[in-house]
Amino acid sequence: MDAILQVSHLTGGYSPRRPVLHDISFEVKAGEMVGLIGLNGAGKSTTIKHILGLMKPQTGEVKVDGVTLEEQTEKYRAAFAYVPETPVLFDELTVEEHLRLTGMAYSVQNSQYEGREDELLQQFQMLPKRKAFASHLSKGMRQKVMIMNALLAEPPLYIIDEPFLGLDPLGIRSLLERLVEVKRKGAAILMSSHILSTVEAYCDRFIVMHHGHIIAQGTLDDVRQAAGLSMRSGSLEDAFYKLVTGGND
Ligand SMILES: Nc1ncnc2c1ncn2[C@@H]1O[C@H](COP(=O)(O)OP(=O)(O)OP(=O)(O)O)[C@@H](O)[C@H]1O
Repeated sequence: MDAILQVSHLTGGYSPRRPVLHDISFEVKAGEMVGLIGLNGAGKSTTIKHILGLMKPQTGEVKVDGVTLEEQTEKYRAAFAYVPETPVLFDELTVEEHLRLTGMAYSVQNSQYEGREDELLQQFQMLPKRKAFASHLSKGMRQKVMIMNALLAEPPLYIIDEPFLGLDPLGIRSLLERLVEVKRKGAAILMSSHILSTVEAYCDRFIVMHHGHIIAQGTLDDVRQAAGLSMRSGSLEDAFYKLVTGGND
């Protein structure tokens, strides 16, 4: 399988004198969902900011679809969609106008646009709000607009930061169903979340970050092994707890 996202020996952060990320390497392949987990301040959002190209690596590199941001800026940017933890919308645009803008930005063909838009509005219970201004939406509805925008673009890579917090149970189910579907079609998904039971149920592999280092990565068994648990015993949360506390209470 091809790696859609490759993070190689990335050291980075907010000040050159005090890096937050220390030599981290991982990849996300086409058709897999990878969970990025870690305590508050572990470095998950900083990693995501580097992948988005909002921060420059101090050393190492990030490749999306085989290129770095410097090598091919347009190809790099068009290859992913990002769902942030906190929705960022234009208050004076309607739900439908947001989707249309995304469709244009990602060059979605007109013939495909209408079908995708209707399906997403329906799936996320947002049909009654298609003409509503973003400023008139609830918190969860704003989050749904961000999610629908990402899904409308159908990019090779999805970067999703803590998506479940504002969503109601139906919204969470719709999102997970949809992620399983895009993954089956070959998309790569990197999802950061503290909801470890959901991460365990849906992700194929896991990256455990702690103090800016990757302290374990791989399948659930790989993470269990790194935590000193036996194969096929203990949940992701059990292994995570052991890893970040060193087994001490
Ligand atoms: N804008 C910033 N300027 C300087 N340091 C920052 C900034 N944002 C985050 N940090 C620091 O970088 C480290 C990693 O933070 P980061 O936001 O990546 O953690 P996180 O794993 O996403 O945490 P959370 O689960 O709380 O969202 C922390 O020590 C934090 O204080």
